[in-house]
Amino acid sequence: MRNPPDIPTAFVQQMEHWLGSEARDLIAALSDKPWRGLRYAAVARPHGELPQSLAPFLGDGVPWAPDGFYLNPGPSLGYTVLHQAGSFYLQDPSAMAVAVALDPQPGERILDLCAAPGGKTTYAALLAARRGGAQLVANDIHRDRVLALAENVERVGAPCAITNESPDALAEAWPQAFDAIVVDAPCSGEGMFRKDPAVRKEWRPDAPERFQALQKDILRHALTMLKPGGRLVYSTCTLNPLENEQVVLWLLEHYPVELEPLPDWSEWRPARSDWAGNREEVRLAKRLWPHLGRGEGHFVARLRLCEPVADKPRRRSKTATPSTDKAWDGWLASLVTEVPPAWRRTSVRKTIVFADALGDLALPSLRVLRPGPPLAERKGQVFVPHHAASRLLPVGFFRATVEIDEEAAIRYLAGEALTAPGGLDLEAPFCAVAHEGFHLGFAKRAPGRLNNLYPRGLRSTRIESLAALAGAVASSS
Ligand SMILES: C[S@@+](CC[C@H](N)C(=O)[O-])C[C@H]1O[C@@H](n2cnc3c(N)ncnc32)[C@H](O)[C@@H]1O
Repeated sequence: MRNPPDIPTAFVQQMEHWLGSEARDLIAALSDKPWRGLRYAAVARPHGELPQSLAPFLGDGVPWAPDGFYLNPGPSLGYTVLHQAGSFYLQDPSAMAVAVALDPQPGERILDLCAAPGGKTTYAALLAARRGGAQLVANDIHRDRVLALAENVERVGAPCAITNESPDALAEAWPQAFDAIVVDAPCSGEGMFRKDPAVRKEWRPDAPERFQALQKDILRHALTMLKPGGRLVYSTCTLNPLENEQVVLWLLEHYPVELEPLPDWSEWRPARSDWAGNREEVRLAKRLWPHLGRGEGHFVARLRLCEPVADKPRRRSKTATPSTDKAWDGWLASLVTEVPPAWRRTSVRKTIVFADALGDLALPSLRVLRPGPPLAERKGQVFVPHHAASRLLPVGFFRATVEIDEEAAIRYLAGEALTAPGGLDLEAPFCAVAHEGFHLGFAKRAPGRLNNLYPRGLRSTRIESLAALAGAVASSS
């Protein structure tokens, strides 16, 4: 058999060991183009739909993710107004299954332990919002990756707290604290071979074994943070059974957990019990194989913890009390028509006012990047709205909003001032700026114009018009 260029020979041999002659089909499929996907993402409008202007880019719906679509071949949509506005998230179709497996329930306390750059967190936040909301904490151990996580979480308006900790530090702080935990584990990434040449290049024959040790270590800590009866969703984007079925087998053999059935997703296959000591229940976990389904390689298992693993539940720490700051309350009233209760329980760090999403999980020992979504910056006695706050509410909830067309939005995202339209509420010093019903950020009233408050660090002159990109799709098809 001829291997596709730069697929490691040792990987082919390992797959031949597990799959026998079927390995030929898998390796051949790795020469195909990867499947790209996109899903609806705006958490503030959880029942909304993708804007019509995206229609030329969308192929079939993703069978296992009600919000997902395959993308037609063509240019990336990452530098478009609607992407910057958080209306959609570019995500591999197979990866969408993880939040669907998590199935957030109303009012749950959920931890995404390996969350960066935020694909699963942001989808979990959307699904939770649809059910009336949950308390969501997203963590990643790596400082640079956690910043990307914060940017994505803010872009789509997911109201979660973000920590930057190791699993063992969190386990010590939060025993039996969560109703559900996602471990989308660091892995050898074999499912990403088709998509990312760097992953193929970095892969080593001992990678599955090394990652298995790390995955067990992360899971050990994750389980201590689950309440009895809580759910653990374990997922990887790799193919090797060492990191998938055999990790699940290890969990079943060492912890009071049981596997739960997942929805009946077409194109996904049962995990292989013959790779897990013939434990029949392992088949309840699922795999997407690149040669058998429309997506990149992925593995998902959902387990329930039957008895607690940690000795005792955590000690509760103090929660933020609702604001008694008259200046803050007055300012909020000038900004929004109806103040969300979460915006009155704040946590102030340096000059930034955050909605407190950590509640009694807050502990001084933890590295917290964001205790919740940033709402405003305090400058002396005045407040300036943080652009992330615009994403937390649907259009119509700020006292003043200007809806702009794509051309004006491209200029706004590049940092230009806007012309002030007539008819704005003159009492409101700040107004939200929206495009196609999705907030982009804020502007401040000035004589005859609106000064641009879109953060300098996010401004870009690379944003392209969807109409121009749709032309490229048409010519490539
Ligand atoms: C597969 S990625 C997560 C992708 C993410 N869930 C998403 O959907 O965008 C695995 C993550 O695990 C993190 N990680 C690596 N080593 C870790 C460790 N020892 N403990 C916790 N997380 C770790 C990495 O920084 C990486 O962001």
